[in-house]
Amino acid sequence: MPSSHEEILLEENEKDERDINTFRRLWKYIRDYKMILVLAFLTLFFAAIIDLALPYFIKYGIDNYITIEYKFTYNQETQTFEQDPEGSWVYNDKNDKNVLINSNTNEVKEVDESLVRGIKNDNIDKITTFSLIFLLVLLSGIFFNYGQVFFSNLLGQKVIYRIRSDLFDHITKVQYKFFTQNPTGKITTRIVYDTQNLSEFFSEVLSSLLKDIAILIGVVILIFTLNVRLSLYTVITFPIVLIALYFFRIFDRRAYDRVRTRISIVNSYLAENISGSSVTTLFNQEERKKKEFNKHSTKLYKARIQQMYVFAIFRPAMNFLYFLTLAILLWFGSQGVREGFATFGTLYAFTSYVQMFFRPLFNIAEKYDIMQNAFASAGKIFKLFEAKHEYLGKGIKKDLEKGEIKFENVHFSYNKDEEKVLRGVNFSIKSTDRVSIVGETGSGKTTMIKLMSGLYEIDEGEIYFDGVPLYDYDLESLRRKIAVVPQDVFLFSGNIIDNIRLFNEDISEEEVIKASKKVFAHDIIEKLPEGYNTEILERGGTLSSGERQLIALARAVLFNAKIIILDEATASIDVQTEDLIQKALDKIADTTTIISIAHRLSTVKSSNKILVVHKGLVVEEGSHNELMDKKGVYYDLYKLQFEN
Ligand SMILES: Nc1ncnc2c1ncn2[C@@H]1O[C@H](COP(=O)(O)OP(=O)(O)OP(=O)(O)O)[C@@H](O)[C@H]1O
Repeated sequence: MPSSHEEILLEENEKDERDINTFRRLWKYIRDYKMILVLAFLTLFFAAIIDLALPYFIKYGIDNYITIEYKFTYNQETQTFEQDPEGSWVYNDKNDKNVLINSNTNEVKEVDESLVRGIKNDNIDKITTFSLIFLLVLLSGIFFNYGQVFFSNLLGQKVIYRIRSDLFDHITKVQYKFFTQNPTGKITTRIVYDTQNLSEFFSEVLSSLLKDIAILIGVVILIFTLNVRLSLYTVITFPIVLIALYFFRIFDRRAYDRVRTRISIVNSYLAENISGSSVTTLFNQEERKKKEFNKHSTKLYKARIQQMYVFAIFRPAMNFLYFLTLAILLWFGSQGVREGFATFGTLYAFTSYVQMFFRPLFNIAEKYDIMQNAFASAGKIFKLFEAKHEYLGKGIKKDLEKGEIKFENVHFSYNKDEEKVLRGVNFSIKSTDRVSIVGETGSGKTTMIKLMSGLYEIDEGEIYFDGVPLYDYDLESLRRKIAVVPQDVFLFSGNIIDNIRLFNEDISEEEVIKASKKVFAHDIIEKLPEGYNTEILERGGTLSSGERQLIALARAVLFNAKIIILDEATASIDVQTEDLIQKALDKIADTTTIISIAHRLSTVKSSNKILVVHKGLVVEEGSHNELMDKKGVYYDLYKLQFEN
């Protein structure tokens, strides 16, 4: 078992799924866009072919139009020279004179201007056609390169969009337990940053890395087709390049993992401490926190430096290998031109191909990191998809009519191997009962409330609503009839009216006002700057807890809740607002079952039934007077509060 937060993170990162499973799941998304994928591959293929063709074109130009030797034979009959590639007379432009030199005898002959003009015109025509074709190839190169970047990015964005919305949809359906085990920051990171990392897989990996690989393979094939002997000299360094890449991969992955882990540790440390900064200040913990943070920060710094070493060695090593290959090529290539086993054009093409071969290798380091990042993120995203969905009941019964609740021998623990929080709870509440649940802190009161809403599945026993087991209901419909008003009511961004009618535009403003009036929320809302149209900021932080509770009560009344469960605020509500809440409850008590977790025993007297919870059991129940007479747990709690 990992002991510290740091160890948990370390372990989590080691368990990254970079395996084939991640790719298989990603493929499920990609295959829905087969057409775009095919277009991305086709454009990538043609873009690579054109890139590879360009040096070949230039070689062709050099060999055929620049370094070409025009050869002739002498026709004895017509007494003229005729162009013939096998001929022994070679045209040479010497000292502004048009001469032909016999390569066998070195005899020199001046030739007629018209012969030369013909050759030159013919040559210019060919060069023009050649240049036009070259331009056309260049333009189609731009087209295919654009297409390749466009389609792979389009595919990426479509896939990411689907993953992101599926993920959000999934998160809204997972069990409540999931949110207590996964901090909000982590879930947000998955939806925002991890999907972003994954999208880089498409923009960087799919679009350029695959093309780079195609070019690497293409270069090797092309040079061997062009000139085997020169190729053999050129690839002397390639095995060393492969070995360098192999070691780089090992060291970079190690360094990268270390950095990523350190970043997550620093991030989570920051998140925790920024949200708890007021506590840090109140308890004078700044110095200790600073030291702790510096410790984490130093480890991140060291991990970064180690990563830098890997890069610092890899890049110059690749650079060295590149120039070494060029030097070897020039050495043997120049001999080749002299000895005739290579043309000047071929030598040019080889230098271009060597450059083409090494160029992606310089960037491969960064791309490799992006790829690792993307796959690690994809692994984490898909892991999140494994979280179980909430069971929403059999759906046999939909509506709650009366609002009766019964707990029958309910056992419950948050985690299977942990001690039970509820150990056989029994009680029943009649409709329109007004019940208070009391008990010392940690006794299980809130847990009972969570079980009533079906947020967790119980281990043993049964919970009934109107005599029907909880899971026979359609839980979504049941929850509409149970309104939970916590101490800290959450309000959505939007205005007050929408928060009361839960963004259901079918409910009119008049109905909202009527419900608000019933629970005394109307006057308070009217006093706000824009009344019912006041925008909610920061989850409703600009409203007091009491005001928010009144808004939640108005919502409960509007939706005709049969059961209202309140977690009574301890000290965060002023006396006037608390009084209003009590009056509001009095007004709806005859149509609704009201259950309150009472922290202050002074508020329980209005209840006709008090449940006393002690160490996971309901140990006493009755009215205030009955329980006082009993002189049991309630009596002790009451005395304790009043003595305090
Ligand atoms: N999500 C959770 N995971 C694990 N244990 C939990 C969880 N929530 C509560 N507990 C534990 O269950 C026990 C009962 O908690 P519960 O919140 O029900 O107590 P409570 O009576 O409502 O206390 P309080 O009056 O302080 O709100 C406590 O020991 C608590 O630590």
